[in-house]
Amino acid sequence: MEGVAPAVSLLLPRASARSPVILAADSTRRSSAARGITRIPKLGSAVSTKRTVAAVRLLRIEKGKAFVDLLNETANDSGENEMGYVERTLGFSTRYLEDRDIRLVTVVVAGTVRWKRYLDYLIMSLCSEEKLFREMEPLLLQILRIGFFEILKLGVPAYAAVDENKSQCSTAQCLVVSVVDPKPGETIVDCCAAPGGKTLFMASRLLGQGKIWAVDVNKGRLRILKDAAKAHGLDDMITDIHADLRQFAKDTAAKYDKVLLDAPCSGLGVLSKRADLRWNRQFEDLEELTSLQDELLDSASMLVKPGGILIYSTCSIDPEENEKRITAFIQRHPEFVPQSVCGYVPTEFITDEGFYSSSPTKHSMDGAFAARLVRSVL
Ligand SMILES: C[S@@+](CC[C@H](N)C(=O)[O-])C[C@H]1O[C@@H](n2cnc3c(N)ncnc32)[C@H](O)[C@@H]1O
Repeated sequence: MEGVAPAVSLLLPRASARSPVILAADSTRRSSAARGITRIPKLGSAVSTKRTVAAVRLLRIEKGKAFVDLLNETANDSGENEMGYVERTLGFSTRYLEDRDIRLVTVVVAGTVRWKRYLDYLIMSLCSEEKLFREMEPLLLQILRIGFFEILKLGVPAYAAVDENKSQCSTAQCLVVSVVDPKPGETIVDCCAAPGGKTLFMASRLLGQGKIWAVDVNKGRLRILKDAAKAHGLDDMITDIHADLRQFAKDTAAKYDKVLLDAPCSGLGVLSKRADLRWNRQFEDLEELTSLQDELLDSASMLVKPGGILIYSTCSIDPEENEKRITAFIQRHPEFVPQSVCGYVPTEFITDEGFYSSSPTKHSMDGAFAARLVRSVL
């Protein structure tokens, strides 16, 4: 184990470590300042489809929603099976894996399940405190188990397993914050803020001038945001508000320069954080989710000052949750006009309609969507 530990520990989150989002923000800002240019955040290397499928499958097995012999599904081609959900959110399904990849996924899934107790013992031994292991994001834990299994039981070189699995971990969307483009002195509401990755990144870009109101209905997740803000010395710029956005928008008369709605969605980023709910979700729930997204958009729009900007984002690639929500919103709110994200993110992420869109298959990174909408000055 000793020889392996330094390599695998690279995969582990540390209690004292700054979040990947903040680190990315810092490096982007530092290098930008040094060179006097707007830097494009560095994208992760290619994300392995088979590892993603294995991680998702393991998550489902843990929730009692699937079995180890995963890839029987490919034989009977059962159409909109459970992996159809993965396909809709990630853009691929097990049906598109090659036979040898299917075999590898099966070996990794079965082996990881078989050795789970041992793998967990190793992972836990590298965590600075037990709490870190107990409260680890469910998807991250699966990715770590896979990495350990590959290194220890399949003999995959540590550098290869670390690199591939680190790519799997590197999400939750620096480019979405680039779409917001927070500027010193601005007032910003982050409507669905917890656990706070984007709030902290945005606060760091205000360079000590400006204010962010971080609203979230989930008290526990909001506490994580609050603690992280304190740890990063950003707490004087962030006011956390425990509230349902719909009520908050009704109760306040204040208007803000920018309002970010990072909506609850069906995407992997949310799955990893709320796996307990998401793996029980049925396809019919999409309708419920899109109506919530509409309601939250309506509420968020009430907070935008004339001439201000509303940014809608999700970590989904499903048009139902993205473009279609914007189209419906503009019909209800003609006072808002979409503004192209051109100039805020690299062109490869800009759709024909001027929205931001990243795709796991096209960009080898998490799928995400963002739209900028300007409120008319009248
Ligand atoms: C996609 S997550 C937000 C991730 C966050 N922006 C970040 O970057 O860390 C969606 C959040 O919406 C919150 N949420 C869901 N319904 C809400 C509501 N009605 N009012 C406020 N927050 C809500 C959830 O608690 C969850 O934390």
